[in-house]
Order: sequence, then structure tokens, then C-alpha cells
Amino acid sequence: MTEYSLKQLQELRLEANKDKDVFVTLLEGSAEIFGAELQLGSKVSLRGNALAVFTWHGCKLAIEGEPDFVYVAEDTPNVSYINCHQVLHNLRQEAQASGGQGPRVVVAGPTDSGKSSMCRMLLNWAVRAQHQPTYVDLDIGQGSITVPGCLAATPVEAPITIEEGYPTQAPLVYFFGHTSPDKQEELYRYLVDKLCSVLDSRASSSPEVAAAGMVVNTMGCVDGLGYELLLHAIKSLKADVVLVMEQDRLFTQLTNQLKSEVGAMGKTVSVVKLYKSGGVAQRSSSARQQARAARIKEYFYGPDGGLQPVSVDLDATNMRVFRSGTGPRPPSSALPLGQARAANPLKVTPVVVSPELEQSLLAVSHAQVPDQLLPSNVAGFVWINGVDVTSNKVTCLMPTSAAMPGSYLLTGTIKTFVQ
Ligand SMILES: Nc1ncnc2c1ncn2[C@@H]1O[C@H](COP(=O)(O)OP(=O)(O)OP(=O)(O)O)[C@@H](O)[C@H]1O
Repeated sequence: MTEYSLKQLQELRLEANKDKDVFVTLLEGSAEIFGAELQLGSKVSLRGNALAVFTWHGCKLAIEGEPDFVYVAEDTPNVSYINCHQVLHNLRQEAQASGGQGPRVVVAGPTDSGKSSMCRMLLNWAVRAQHQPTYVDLDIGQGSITVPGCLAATPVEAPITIEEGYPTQAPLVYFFGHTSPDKQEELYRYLVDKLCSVLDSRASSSPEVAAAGMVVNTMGCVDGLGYELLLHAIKSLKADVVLVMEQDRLFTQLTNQLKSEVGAMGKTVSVVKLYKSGGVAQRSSSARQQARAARIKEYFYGPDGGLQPVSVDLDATNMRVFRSGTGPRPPSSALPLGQARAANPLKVTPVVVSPELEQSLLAVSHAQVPDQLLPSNVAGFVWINGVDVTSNKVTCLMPTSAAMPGSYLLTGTIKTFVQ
């Protein structure tokens, strides 16, 4: 066990391998991990995380186990981040008092700029200040609420801790089915609009939900199509504040493009640049791939392996599996001049249940008819372990043994090994 004494505004940065046990215990003072307070004397598992334990006033910490690296940093952007929180807090208070709309905050920036960590801090600080904002995750690459390939939202009522992660009770989830938007950009736009309209109606039926506002995580691709989709999301959400992590070019582009855009609070959108923390870990594409696989495994087994999914053999003839899209469409250049590509993002096509589906992640839809598959939110996910064509049986991993809440399943291009 190693003890670390941190002075005010310092943080202990460390990375704990997923195969080793590493624990932190707060021995004295106060400290937090991405805005969630540590309790004095309680041992917290850090396995599989890169993170910082930050203190506003000083603390003493004990680290057990062998982190891949660990060091104390005193140069952090957290004071500017908390100032940002304070402004949002005041806007929420005003909205609560007047029965109006609270701030809808979009966090944007390139990959590995600390967007997800920023969202966590803003949400945790908001919860600690008695607000319950809605967290919206539009980053299909990581899937912090459920699994990658989804657009999702959930109210945050309690601190998001490193051990438990985001709340998973009844999130609103739409399955996009891919971890990058390029092949189905119309569907991505459609699902963003769909999610936003549901969130709008939730806000209009509850003054508390409206006043607490939203914190929105976005994709790390901010060039070309990524930029267009970010802009689309900002407008569709009617964002009031856009926080740009690190990148001057994105900050300038958004400032120019949004100068006459009005957010849900009825004021011009504020675009704010924030510095990235020097502690943010850079991840290679294979590390991202592994993080996605780990996220899917966590969906079934829980963050600490405490959940018990069940393996079930289903009759393939009873499974109604669909895929979005109608196959490849001609490029615009192959169409007569002036004719737009016939985009129908809501089209789904049936999929024959065959060994090709093995290792695929499928969403269980709430839809009652195939035409409703894409616009319907999903109840959960199953993973196809094996397809036996002779017996026509499909072996699936499911979160529980309860019957599936819907009979329609949606597949995309997400494949992984879960067991
Ligand atoms: N101050 C810090 N010290 C140590 N690790 C940190 C710190 N801030 C963030 N991290 C870690 O760095 C990694 C990348 O951060 P984060 O996920 O917030 O970036 P991101 O911009 O959302 O990434 P992307 O959008 O590319 O997936 C995460 O593992 C996060 O836990």
C-alpha cells in the first residue's frame, strides 16, 4: 500500500489495468473522481480505469495494488470547469424559480479530449447541488449508458461513481447499430431528431426535468461529416451552451456558425472553449475496440461481474430479425442531374437467421410492427453466441431469464466476443 498526500487543487492520476486489482481509500480530507465524492475510509476499486482523484482542499489517499502508472499533477483545468458548472447551476436555479427551461449543454471536441469526463463532472456536480439533469449520449463509438452503437438518454439522480457507472434504470435508447455514422448518416440524423423530440416532450410535461436541463456527450469525429452531424445535433437539441474541448478550429467554426442560433432557453447559443486536462489518456484504435468489447461485456455481466446473464436456446423460426437500410444505394453522381438520392432512413429489411449472425449484438425493440422498428426505443440487448442450422436453434446471451419484452430484433454491424 502506498500513501499519497495531495495539496489543494492537486490530483493523483493513475491507470489501473483491467486484469489487476487496484484500490483507492480516502484516509483524510476530501477528494472526488470526476466529480463523485469519495467516502472517508471506504475502499474503491479502480480496475480497468484511467482516472484522476482530485482534491479541492487537500487529502491523504492510500493506493493498494499496482497501477500501470501513477503520479501527482498540480496543473489541472478543474477550476475553469467548476466555474462553468457554477454558471450552469445559476441558470438551473433561475429556471427552477421561473418554471422555465434550464441549460442544454453540448460537450464537443476531438477524440480523447476529455468530453466524457467533462460530462461526468458536470453531472456529478449538478447532482451534488440537488439538480437532476438528463444525460444524453450521442457518441455511438463508446456507449456509456448501455452499449456502443446507441443514442441514449437517462436522468441522473445520484452521483455517477467509478464502480457503478451511469444509472441503467429505464434509459431511453435508440439502436443505430454501428459504431461510426458514415454508412447511415440519414439514420443517425433521424434518431437524433427522434430522441430530441421525446426529450422535448418530457421537458414540457415536467418543470423539474426542464429546469435541470441536459448534458450531452458527442462523437469525437469533428471533421467533415462528423462536424455536420455535430451541428445537426446542436440545432436539434436546441443547445444553449456548447463547450468545446481543446480545439481552436472547432471553437471558431461553431462560434461563427451558431452566432444567430437560439437555444431552448430563448437566448443565443454560447460557445465556450475549455482546455483539455493533461491527464486525458490517448487511446489507439485497438484500445477503443477493446473498450467497446468491455462495455458490451459489462452490459451483460455488470461493471464488477456481479450480474448473471442467462444463456437461452431460441427457435430460429420465432425470431424476427431486421436490419436497417435497403442495401447499397447508387451514389448521387450516378443519378440524373438534380435528382436527390432517395433516402429512406426508416426502411428495414428482414434478416435470415444464419451463422452469419454469430457474435452479433442485437437490440430487442419495443416495436409492434417492422415499420416501427427504427423509430421505437429498445428494451435491451441480446448477444448471439451460436446458430445451429440443423436443429434451427439460436443460443443467445440475455441479461435475464424473463421473456423478451418484444418479438422484433434489430441487428447492425456490431460483433464481439462476450464470454
Ligand atoms: N485528469 C485525468 N487523469 C487521468 N485520466 C483521465 C483524466 N481525464 C480523463 N481521463 C481518462 O482519459 C480517457 C479519455 O477521456 P474521455 O473519455 O473523457 O475523452 P473523450 O474525449 O470523451 O474520448 P472519446 O470521445 O475519444 O471517446 C478516459 O479513460 C478517462 O477516464
